[in-house]
Amino acid sequence: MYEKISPPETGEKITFAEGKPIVPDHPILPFIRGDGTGVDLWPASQKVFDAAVQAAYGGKRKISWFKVYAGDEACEQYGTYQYLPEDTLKAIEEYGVAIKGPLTTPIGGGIRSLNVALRQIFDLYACVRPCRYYAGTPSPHKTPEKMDVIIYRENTEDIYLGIEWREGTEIVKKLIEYLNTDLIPSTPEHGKKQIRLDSGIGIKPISKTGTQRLVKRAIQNALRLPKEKQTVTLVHKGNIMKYTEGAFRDWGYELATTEFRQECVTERESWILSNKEENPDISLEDNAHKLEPGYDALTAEKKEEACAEVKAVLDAIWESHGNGKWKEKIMVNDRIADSIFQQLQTRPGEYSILATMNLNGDYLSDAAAAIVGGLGMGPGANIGDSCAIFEATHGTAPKHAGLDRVNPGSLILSGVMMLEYMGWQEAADLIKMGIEKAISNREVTYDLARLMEPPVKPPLKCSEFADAIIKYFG
Ligand SMILES: NC(=O)C1=CN([C@@H]2O[C@H](COP(=O)(O)OP(=O)(O)OC[C@H]3O[C@@H](n4cnc5c(N)ncnc54)[C@H](OP(=O)(O)O)[C@@H]3O)[C@@H](O)[C@H]2O)C=CC1
Ligand SMILES: O=C(O)CCC(=O)C(=O)O
Ligand SMILES: [Mg+2]
Repeated sequence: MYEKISPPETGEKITFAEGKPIVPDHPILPFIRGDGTGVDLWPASQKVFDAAVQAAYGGKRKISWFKVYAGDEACEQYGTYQYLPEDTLKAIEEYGVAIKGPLTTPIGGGIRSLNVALRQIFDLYACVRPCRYYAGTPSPHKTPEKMDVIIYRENTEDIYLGIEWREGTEIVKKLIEYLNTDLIPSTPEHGKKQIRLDSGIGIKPISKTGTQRLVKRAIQNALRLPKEKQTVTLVHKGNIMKYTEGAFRDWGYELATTEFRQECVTERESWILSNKEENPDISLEDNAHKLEPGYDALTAEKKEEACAEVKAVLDAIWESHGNGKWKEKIMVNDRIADSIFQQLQTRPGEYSILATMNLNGDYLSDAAAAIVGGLGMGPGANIGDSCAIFEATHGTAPKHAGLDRVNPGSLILSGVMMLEYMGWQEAADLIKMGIEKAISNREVTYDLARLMEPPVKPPLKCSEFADAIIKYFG
């Protein structure tokens, strides 16, 4: 069935029912080693996973690893330009859960991202990137322990989909002409705007389907968190891009207030309800006045809209959510993308789950990882309804490749997410404990070592950090 690979002789497949994995005691898990620092990260990480599973289950459970190829290694095995062989896709499809090291994407020309291709091929629509602080980790931030967020980044659309045309090509000329002479003039709100003829064009599609299935997963995750962490923040730049970024926000709220009506309250709804709780006889207009700080300056039409909003909310949910009951619900709010970057720096403790479109989530996940110790501590998962691929937030860090020096923490923590996803919590907990103890004993790789006060000299190698984690299981 496969051209150049064979699955391990022992082990069984993970299957899926209603979007959840059913995991045997000896699952077969495909892995991609990865390019660049993948050569260092994968062996160190696999050693930790195997040791944790052995320590937690004493042989009752065991992972059978299935090596599959992508990136440079695939070209060595399968031939030039065979970056993502059919064998690899078949194996991931068949076995359902996989883990991977980073893969290189050239800038400008060349192949499009293999990482993105995998997410799209398997419709892994939720890129889940938790950023939490491990005690003792050095950070440029004064209170990194307050950061405990999970980014739910939409993983299949937005500009990352890569639908774009190069400047000067026939197709882009045709497209610009069509836009300039037909589409733009026929949309009055665009006025006299025109696209420069020497432009490249990229398309940024954001769908209701893509948005709502992502936000649904974010809310479902919030339902599993302790009360004080039950907030879902929709991140967008809807003030500028109304029909993509703004629509993401609107569709997110729509989902929260329909499918999760009993479980959720929006921030604006909570203000309307609390205005009435403070003054049970408050008129609709006074309530709207408190809701909209600039109410007096609004046009009559806008004032009417605000009063109608207040009435609609009270009619719909006063019974179910009023008299403080909303405080027990998941709070759904929204923040503009640039503003959330500064708020994560200044008030990280106010946020819990951030639901984002693809590009905003890409930036935000690297930025959030920086606060909790850097990209060496940023894990991730790409989750769909019948497949999941776990991988770190960072890339191949080529200048460090093959030196056994980078921090495997991010890939190891991606494996922790995988073990949790599989329901193997005991093994996951051992690894988290090992990481925490290694860091608090200053047994760390170069990236954390240089930030520590006093700096740790010499830092541990990548492989030595894995050994330190395992040492602290006992
Ligand atoms: N999912 C994936 O496979 C991803 C792939 N990529 C691809 O990776 C390639 C390189 O991208 P680049 O922009 O350099 O970004 P990288 O994330 O690979 O590296 C940027 C910097 O982050 C730090 N860093 C990264 N990984 C680690 C680690 N494990 N431990 C400690 N520090 C780390 C290093 O900082 P310093 O040197 O300052 O210590 C490194 O130079 C590109 O081809 C890109 O497309 C990028 C992101 C994700
Ligand atoms: O695929 C790539 O090269 C980059 C991916 C990336 O930056 C990410 O997933 O965060
Ligand atoms: Mg990125």
